[in-house]
Amino acid sequence: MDIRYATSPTEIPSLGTDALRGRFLVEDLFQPGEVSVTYSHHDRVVLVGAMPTDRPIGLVAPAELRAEHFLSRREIGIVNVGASGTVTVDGAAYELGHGACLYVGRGAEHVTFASSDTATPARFYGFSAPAHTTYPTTLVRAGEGNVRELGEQRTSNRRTLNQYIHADGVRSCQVVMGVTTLHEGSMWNTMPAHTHDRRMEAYLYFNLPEDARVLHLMGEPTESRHLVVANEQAVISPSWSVHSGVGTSAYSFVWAMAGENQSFDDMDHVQVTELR
Ligand SMILES: O=C(O)C(=O)C[C@H](O)C(=O)CO
Ligand SMILES: [Zn+2]
Repeated sequence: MDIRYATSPTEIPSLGTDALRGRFLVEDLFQPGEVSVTYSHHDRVVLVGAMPTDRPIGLVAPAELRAEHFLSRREIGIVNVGASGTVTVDGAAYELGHGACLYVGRGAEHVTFASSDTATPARFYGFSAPAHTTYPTTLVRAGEGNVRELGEQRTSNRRTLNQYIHADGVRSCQVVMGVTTLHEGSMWNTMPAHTHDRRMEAYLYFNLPEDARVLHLMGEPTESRHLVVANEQAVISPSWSVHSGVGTSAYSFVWAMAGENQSFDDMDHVQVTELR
C-alpha cells in the first residue's frame, strides 16, 4: 500500500516538483488486473484504483488497516471511469456503466470488480473513509444525481456538476462524492477557487485526451503551486489547500471529500484577485 503522510502548509515552500508530486499526486491508480491502494493520512482517506481484465479482482484489506475486511470499519464510494463493468458486494451484482457511482456501506465483506469486456476494461475509482455505522449499498447511474450547472462560457468555466453521495442524496457517514464535466470549450474547474477547512478532498481527472494535461492549482491561496496532471491521475487536497485546474482540453473529474461535516456548500471562497 502506498502511504502518504499528512503535510503541513508550512512545508510547501521547501518542496520541489518531485516532492510535491510524491506527496499529492497519485499517478498509477489503474494497472491491468490489479487493485491499487493509496492511504492518505489527511482524514484517513484511502484511494483505490481497480482495473479488472480477464478475471474478477477483489478489494482486500491491506495489512496496515489491521482489519479482517477492507470495509470492516470503512465505507467507500466507487465511480467507474472506464468501460462498463460489475461490482459484486457480498453476492449482489451491480452493473456500472461509464460514470456511474456505487456507494458501499460499512461491514460489507467481499467486494469484487469485473469488466464486461476484457478488451475494454472497466476502471473503478474508489474513495474510502472511516465509518461509524452502516448505510445501504446504493447505485446511481451516470447523470442521475443532483445536477448543478456552474460557470459561464465567457470565463471558460462552464461545467455540469453531479452530486451522487451527499447529505440530500445517497447517504453515507463521511463520504461526499460526485462527478463534474467541463463543457466543450471550457477549461477551468473550481475557479473562483475555495478551501474547506472542515474536509479534505481528492480529484481524479478522467476523459482527458492522452496528449492533454490539467495544470492543477494547490496550496494555500496566497502560496499556490501547480501539479501537471495526466488522464486518470488523482490529486490529494488537504483541507488548507485550494483545488482548481485548467486543462489544455475539456475533461471530467471525480471529486470526493471526507472530514468534519458533509455540507457541500460549506466552503471558504477565495477571490481570483486574492490568489498568489
Ligand atoms: O466544478 C467544481 O466547481 C467542482 O466540482 C467543485 C468540487 O465539487 C469541490 O471542490 C467541492 O468542494
Ligand atoms: Zn472543494
